[in-house]
This record gives sequence, structure tokens and C-alpha cells, in this order.
Amino acid sequence: MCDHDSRKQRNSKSNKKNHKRQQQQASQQLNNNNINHNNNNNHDPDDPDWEDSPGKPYKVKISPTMGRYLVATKDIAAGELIVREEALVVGPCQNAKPVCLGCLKQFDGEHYIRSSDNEDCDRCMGCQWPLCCPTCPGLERDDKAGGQAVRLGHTDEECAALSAAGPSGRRVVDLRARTPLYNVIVPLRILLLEKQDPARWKAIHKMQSQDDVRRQIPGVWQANQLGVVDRIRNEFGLQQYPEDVIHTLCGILEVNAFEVGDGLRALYGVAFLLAHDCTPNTSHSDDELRALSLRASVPIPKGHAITLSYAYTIQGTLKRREHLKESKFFDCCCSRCSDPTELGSMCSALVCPRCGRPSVLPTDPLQADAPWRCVPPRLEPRPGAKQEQPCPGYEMTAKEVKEFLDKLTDESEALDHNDVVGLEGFLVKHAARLHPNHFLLLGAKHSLSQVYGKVQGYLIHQLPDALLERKLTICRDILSIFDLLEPGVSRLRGITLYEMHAPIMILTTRQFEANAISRKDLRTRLREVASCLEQAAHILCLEPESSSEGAVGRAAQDALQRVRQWQ
Ligand SMILES: C[S@@+](CC[C@H](N)C(=O)[O-])C[C@H]1O[C@@H](n2cnc3c(N)ncnc32)[C@H](O)[C@@H]1O
Repeated sequence: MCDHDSRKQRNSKSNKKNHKRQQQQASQQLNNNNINHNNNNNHDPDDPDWEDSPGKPYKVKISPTMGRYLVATKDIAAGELIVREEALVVGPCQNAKPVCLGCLKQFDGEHYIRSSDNEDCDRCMGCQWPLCCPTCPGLERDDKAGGQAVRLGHTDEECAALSAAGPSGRRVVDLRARTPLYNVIVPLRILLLEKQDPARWKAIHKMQSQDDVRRQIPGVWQANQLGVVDRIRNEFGLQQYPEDVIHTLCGILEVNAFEVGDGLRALYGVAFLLAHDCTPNTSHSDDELRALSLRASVPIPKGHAITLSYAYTIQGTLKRREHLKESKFFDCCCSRCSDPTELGSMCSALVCPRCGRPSVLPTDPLQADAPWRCVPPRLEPRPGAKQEQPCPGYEMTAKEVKEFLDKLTDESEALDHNDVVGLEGFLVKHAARLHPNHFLLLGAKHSLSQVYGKVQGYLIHQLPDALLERKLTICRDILSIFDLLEPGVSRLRGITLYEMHAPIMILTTRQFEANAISRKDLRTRLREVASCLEQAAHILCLEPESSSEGAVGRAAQDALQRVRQWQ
């Protein structure tokens, strides 16, 4: 991470005055330098809400580069729960497919389609926005979750706002197509909170909107003007909400919202403070009511920053940094981004057309326009081995690399990720130009690790030994990279460990039945299966029970019991 404060600062109460002075200085510096932050937001370090969080394993610090962020106030163990909190607001993502405004579920199943009366779905009697059914539980005014009233659904106030200038929901005509009309729902829900629930409204207004930065990006500002501000004020007739207030809410959502559920976004009062790191030390999940649980994925020593990743793990530095700059408005300088080899994973490396080694790397990964060069690793000469020839030298411009990656990314995005032949074909086609760990190949391998054994024609017990071996090799390959880039208690690791157990188990059984392995080998292999399942269950049983990952965790536990009986 760029931030050096996180390593030096201490949290003890005796240091409080000093700490407060540091915070004030840092805050002052922020305002003076105007780095990445706007002045509309509540950054007051004297705000008592930003003091210690008694009894919590974290507290808030301020750094000149990152703004506010959380640090551990004690040693936190891997898997330990750091924060569990309900959402302040939830609703559809930008350009989402239509959802029921009550329960926020998409209209996918037949359950929602009514063909008899030429009507595609039920609609709210007032605003005419689509609903899953007239008795959707999300239409009740309060959703009592954990004893605390949380409004997640469609309230009377929302209905009144959406019908102020006539029933606006009639404009949602196709339930399967993405519609920008839904972009207004979350900003509107926040606007309504000012009267409905001032405490939540206040909590949301502590978040950064980065208006000053976003105003300079015409694509961003103009899209919000047309898609959200003008709609709320002109189409829906809600002129009482000033333009700048709505723009600020758009910014708060862009900078701080978490993607939750299926096509939804939500704001959280503590978790928004987490700084980004491309190799984070936490993982998070959300349950049916969109409550968020944040756990340490690796041990976090007292005083260290608590981080999460705002970007995809299976993505190269060039694209990750571009995404962070365009959507979160900062330049990531974390240890993965600063290292051309991405912590030794080589997941951006290209094959050199001159020497054939997969060693073409950015000369400076923190400068998007720096050239890429072939830098083969130095190998110690081995006695008797043929002398390695040095690369005659190869360089690509950043523009060439970007064009090349864009072309391959389009190709990879067009792949059907359930199509074994297509995915394997993609791996073969690009093996000559990409390192085997390249993120584009890793993405295809990640899909293959799951579809081998699951899709028609490739069901697990139908797979010949060679394809079971293939699934196993792919799982081992990707796991070794996830161990570097997303270590510890991470869903990617948990699912991959679960996927690994089946091919080992079936190959072992087949070989034992054919007398091809000894009892001793059998015991060794069963120990490996048990170890995969134990780790998978340990990771995935922390996921919400209702989630698909939680279900895999339970399946891992059941399978582990069966293996132990065998053992
Ligand atoms: C969700 S907010 C995090 C809380 C924020 N720091 C605050 O004070 O409100 C995301 C913003 O924090 C800053 N940030 C987070 N992680 C960062 C990092 N690793 N390097 C630089 N800035 C970071 C960026 O300004 C980013 O847009």
C-alpha cells in the first residue's frame, strides 16, 4: 500500500492526544492538497463518531493518500469476524435488470410471468413499478431483521415519490432487459431517508462523493445528470431535491457502494471505510437481508490496516489499476501493483516472440504508458546442462500491449463459460503468447475447474481418468496462484479446494479397485482428500447459510464425514 502511516501509527489511548493532532494535521493536509477528496463531505476528525470504537477490533485512522481507513486494534485471527452490519440502503445496481422493488429479486423465473392478461408481472397499485407479487414481504413498511427495523423494500413514501408526476413504473416494459430507469432507485431511497430515518441519512452523508474529481470527468458527470438528476427532478417531478445534492449521492454510491446479492448495491456504515489492497486481508459476504459480514482472511497484526479489494483478483495490474482509477478515482500502489511479476504470480506476463520465454513484463507497472520488456529470470548454470541462451531483446509499447489485451479480453468475454471445448480451445490458442498463469488463461481455467464434473457430457462419474487428471491439474494450478494473490480464508480458495477433492477421490477409488495402488497409497490419497475438504469446509461454512458457497461448505462437511468413515 502507498500509505506509510498504517505501519507506524499506534492505537493506545495514552496516545490519543497525539493521535488526534496527527489526524488534524492529516486532515488539514488533505484539504490543502485536495488529493482525491472533495470538501462536501464530513471529514471532521473531531466528530465523536470517528473516535475509538470501544469493544471493536478496529478504529479509524486518516492518511494523506487514502483518507480515512480502518486499522486493527488487536491481533485478529484468520477467519475472525471483524464487522457484521446491516445495510444503510439497498437497491438495484447501475444498468441493472428489472427487480421487484419489494424484495429486490430479478424477474427470471416463470413465477413472475403472467401471460393470461397481457400483463408481464404484478405492479404496485400506486407507482406501477413491477413487483413479484401483491403480497411481496418487501412491501411491509419495516423488515425486522435481528430486532432492528430495516427498510429494504418499497415504502409508501417511495411509491408517492415515484408517482408524483404520474405512475413512472409504466415505463418499465421489458422485464428481461437492463433498464437505466432503475438507476434512480437507490439515490431516491437515500433522499427519502432524510425524513424517514435521519440517523441512516446522516451515516450516508459521512461518505466521500469525490464531486471535485468526478465533475472533471464529463462521461461520469453527464451520465449522472441525464440518467439520475434529470430523471428525478424533471421526469418524476421531484424538483425539491437540488441537482448538487443528487450528484453527491451518485458520487457516494460510486465510491462506497458494495455489490451485493444479484445485481444490487448497498452502503454500509463501517465497511465503507476499508482501504483497498489488491491482496486484501479480509473477505466479505452478504446474506439474504443484505447484512454484511467482514472476516479476516489472514492474520492481521494489531496496528495494521484492514483492507479489502475493490477489484477482481483474476485481472492484471494494467486493467485493475485502470478500473480503480476510473471507478474509485485513485492510483493503486499496493505491493501487487508495484511488482511487475505481481507477487511472483506472473499473471500479466506475455511470451517473448524472440526467445520463447514467458518473461515479457512491464518495465514500470505503476506507469501505464511504460514499455514492456522481455526479462528472463537468471538461471544458475547447472553442471552438464545446456547453457541457456540470453534473450536477444524484445520490447513492446504500452499501446501495443493494451491493444493486444483488449482484443483477447473481448474474445474471452465472448466465451461461454460452461463450454468445455470452447474454454480448452481458448487455452490452446493463446498458450503461445501468454504465460500459463496469465489472468486471461487463469479465468478460463477457473471456469474449467468448475464445469469439469458438472455440465452435460462432463458429469464427474462419466469423466475418463485423463479428464479427471485434467480437472485436478487445473485446480492445483489455480490454487497455487490464489495462494499468492488471495491467500487464506477466501471463497476462491474454498471453492477450488472443494472442486479438487472429487477427482482425487474418484481416481483413487478406480485405481484401488484395479489393484493399481497399494493400501498405503490409498491412505495417503484419502488424507489429501480429507485435507482439501477440511479446508474447504472451514472457509465456506463461514459464508451465509442461504448462499451457494454456504451450501458447498455443508457439502464439504458431509463429504468429509464419509471420507473419515472410509479412513
Ligand atoms: C470506499 S472509500 C474508503 C474510505 C475513504 N478513505 C474515506 O475517507 O471516506 C474509497 C476511497 O478511499 C481512497 N482509497 C481507498 N484505498 C486506497 C488506496 N489503497 N490508495 C489510495 N486511496 C485509497 C480513495 O480515495 C477511494 O476513492
